[in-house]
Amino acid sequence: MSHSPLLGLPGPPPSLLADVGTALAAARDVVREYDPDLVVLFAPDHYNGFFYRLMPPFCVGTAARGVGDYGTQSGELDVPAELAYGLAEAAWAADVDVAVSTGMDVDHGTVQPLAALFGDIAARPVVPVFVNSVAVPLAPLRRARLLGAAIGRYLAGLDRRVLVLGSGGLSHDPPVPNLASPPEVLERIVHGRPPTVGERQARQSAVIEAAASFARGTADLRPLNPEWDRRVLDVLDQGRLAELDGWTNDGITREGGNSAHEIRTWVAAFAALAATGPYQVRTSYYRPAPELIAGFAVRTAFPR
Ligand SMILES: O=C(O)CCC(=O)/C=C/C=C(\O)C(=O)O
Ligand SMILES: [Fe+2]
Repeated sequence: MSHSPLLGLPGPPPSLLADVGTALAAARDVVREYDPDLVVLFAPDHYNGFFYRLMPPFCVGTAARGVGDYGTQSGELDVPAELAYGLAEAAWAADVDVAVSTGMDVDHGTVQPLAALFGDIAARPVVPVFVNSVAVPLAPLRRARLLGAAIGRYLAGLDRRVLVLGSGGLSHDPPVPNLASPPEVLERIVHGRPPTVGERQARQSAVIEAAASFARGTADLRPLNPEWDRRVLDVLDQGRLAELDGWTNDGITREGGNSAHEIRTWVAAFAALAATGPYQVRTSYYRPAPELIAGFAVRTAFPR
């Protein structure tokens, strides 16, 4: 599923929130019926837990806590550490080098899906897997597929009811700082200086204003690309994951915007599912949502 800081902030029209809410409720029903006893969550970070001074392409958390950005729930996740180490070892055994964090800070990218599906971020044991999708340069998209496949094979060998989640937008280009940002912002995204309360407030206001102006068509942000979003979703829905190996990072930025690289969380999640064989999509939602600055999609899928 997609995420958006705007989901927890004032601005988006009630009809849009209701529409997205219905899609999330359908996913919640599916998850409730499945009743997972373990969640593995592929999610990006937006300079709340991972910083340029040491930016791994992937990182498995053996303990994690939500930072509470954009009004999301803060506090500890229930991470089964031994299992998380096993998951990292499975990735290494498949030649995918993941980092390990014994104290991972996670943001709305991780917390929103947990809150949407379970109501509480500590409701189920969860292994968070950070997938760098924002801090360029990025690993090739193929690496996300290989990571997901390795983790999927490991999970298939456990006697657990596992829910694999991917969290990220499709085409979208919200205002996210980068290495060309001013020095005080670099302090934060390179060295991880925690934002002051005032700075957090200012970022929140900036995102609200950006979304309003984007929805009016006056923002200097790359437009959403529903056609590209459909192409991504078709590939995922049809299980044609290996095709994505040919997609370049430059092409993804060009077509979908700077944050479209969050599709690698979807790719990792579907690759993990595909490790058990062909899969079938159960529930399905897509809507270009400028008020959320996101091509917003939800999918649930099961092995055939
Ligand atoms: O440091 C900042 O101000 C970051 C802004 C930010 O966190 C934006 C996040 C947007 C998404 O998560 C998204 O649309 O995927
Ligand atoms: Fe994001």
